[in-house]
Amino acid sequence: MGDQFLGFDLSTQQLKGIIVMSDLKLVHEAKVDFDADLSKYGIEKGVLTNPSEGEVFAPVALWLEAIDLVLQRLKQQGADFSKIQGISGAGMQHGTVFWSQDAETLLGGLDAGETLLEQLEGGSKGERKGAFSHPFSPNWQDASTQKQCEDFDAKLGDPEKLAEETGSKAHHRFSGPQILRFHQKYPDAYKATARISLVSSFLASIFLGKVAPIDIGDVCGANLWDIKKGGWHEDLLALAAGNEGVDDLKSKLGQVPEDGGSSFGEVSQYFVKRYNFPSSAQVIAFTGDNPSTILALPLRSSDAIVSLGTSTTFLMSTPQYKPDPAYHFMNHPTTAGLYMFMLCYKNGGLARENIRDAINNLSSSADSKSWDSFNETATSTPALGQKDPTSDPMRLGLFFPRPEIVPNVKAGTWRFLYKDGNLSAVAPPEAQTKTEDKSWPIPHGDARAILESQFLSLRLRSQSLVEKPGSLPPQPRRVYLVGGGAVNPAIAELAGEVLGGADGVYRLDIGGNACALGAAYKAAWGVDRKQGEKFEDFLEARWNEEGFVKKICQGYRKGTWERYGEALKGFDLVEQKALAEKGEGKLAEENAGEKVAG
Ligand SMILES: Nc1ncnc2c1ncn2[C@@H]1O[C@H](COP(=O)(O)OP(=O)(O)O)[C@@H](O)[C@H]1O
Ligand SMILES: O=C(CO)[C@@H](O)[C@H](O)COP(=O)(O)O
Repeated sequence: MGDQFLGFDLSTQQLKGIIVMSDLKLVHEAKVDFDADLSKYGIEKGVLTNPSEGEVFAPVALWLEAIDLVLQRLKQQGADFSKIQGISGAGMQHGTVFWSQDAETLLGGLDAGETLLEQLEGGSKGERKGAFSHPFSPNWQDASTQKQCEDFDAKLGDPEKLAEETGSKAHHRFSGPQILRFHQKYPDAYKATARISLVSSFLASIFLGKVAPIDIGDVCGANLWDIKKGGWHEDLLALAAGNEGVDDLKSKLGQVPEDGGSSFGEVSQYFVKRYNFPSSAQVIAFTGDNPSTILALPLRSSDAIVSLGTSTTFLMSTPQYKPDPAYHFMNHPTTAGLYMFMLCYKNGGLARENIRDAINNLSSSADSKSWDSFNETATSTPALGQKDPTSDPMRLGLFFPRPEIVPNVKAGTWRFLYKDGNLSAVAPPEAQTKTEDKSWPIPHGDARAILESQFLSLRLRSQSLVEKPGSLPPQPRRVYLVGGGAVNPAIAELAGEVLGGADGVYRLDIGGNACALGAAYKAAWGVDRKQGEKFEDFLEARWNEEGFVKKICQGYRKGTWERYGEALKGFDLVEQKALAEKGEGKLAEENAGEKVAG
């Protein structure tokens, strides 16, 4: 009676924990905000950086502290862990954690009287054994592996082939190129590494009391998994493994169970004794934060999720496997035969915040973190900056304070006016002050332009995957907004205008966060499912449409959506300009050169 299920989301800036009942209703939620609660690690927005090498990474010790803290906070809110029957979780994708030879012993022998940090981190002077062979986890925002990515693409011939076999071309943040670079940069630490986890399986390992398997969905974010074969890709493993050999790397990575609902075993006695979990609580496969997000909603064909976290991602669940170097296909986290389609942008929330801050800085009265001025500016600016669409040029830009994934370019900002098939560059802000040029006021013109730019990019790359709803042009059926930015009404409005959505733009109205909810639902399914019951059927049977989601605005608007369709041509040209100027990798440069020249 009263069984409960616990789900976690270990993302870039926060660790969230939520508890749901068997009927999926939310009962408790708590979070640890890394910058606010654990600033002693010297992090900014959850990470440390080494700009000279393009490195972005997070201290594993911080996450250990956050786990104890989030459980304490859930308890303070009245959570009774003795009711928890299943635990699952999600981790930001692609990050790797390097375990030492002592990890399994330490994990299995944790003393409930001490914190995780005290027992697993190891003393800074080597007075205690630690569970990690390297103190940091490379973060998905890392851009240090261009060379290794070229090696990965070259290993199979070209990015197309790599995308066909692993679901993605080589990406800086993917664990395979990251492991290869770790191996090359820290050969001794690589040798001292007994096991390698993803962020998701790291978190599962803590709850399991031994190193947990990698999940069938999240494993596709490594460029090491042969999707069609359903096993490790031997040639790519050989590349990352180097002299130590494939078998050594395979044993570091471990087996990957096919069933995303499988139990890895009972919760570690540490949590039984310290937090009063029942010994019977099952640890169900932890997956990536994006795969977990698609489990928070009963997605139908042509439904799209836009996740507005630190990254922006666009997610669909589909039976079609149509890999392309421009995007990602991954195994669905629960359902064999389905795939997760994903686009991922580094310049999501933080890029929007930069423009919000630039606008707020111009007003002495504005609260520097308030979105009010940004929203008011974005919605009062006419679409594409055109007061008169028949004569004014369109304002089209790219805003990448960090190196971007799609397209693969170095950091930069590009602003163009687009008319009659031609682009003209907008004068940079410092030059604008000396002229009367008001064609693109900076920063105010940027508020609408960044939202349009982000949604145009999603539309450009997803248009071949969406179907034609009735008499309307092909577009998503519903657009679901999730993640921190989903509460913002101006962002929702622009999502509807640019992407459409025959049935409208929606967000979860259940509280909690989609990713952690998806994890808690997966825990419930893993424990409570009947023999052979699919996740989709399990969710549908418990879904309460009125109570769980809310329509926040109209999607498709006739005329406006078509105008953004016209803008796509200019937007494509803007991307070609950015690639020609700051594209990463030889292929990007060659492609950009051809397209711009053509
Ligand atoms: N009202 C808001 N409007 C726009 N963006 C917001 C708002 N509130 C939060 N955010 C954005 O949400 C982001 C964090 O989202 P979240 O999903 O919690 O991130 P993550 O999972 O990456 O830690 C922040 O970077 C911030 O820009
Ligand atoms: O790299 C990706 C997906 O490929 C990112 O989406 C990370 O998974 C981090 O997500 P958030 O912290 O923004 O939730």
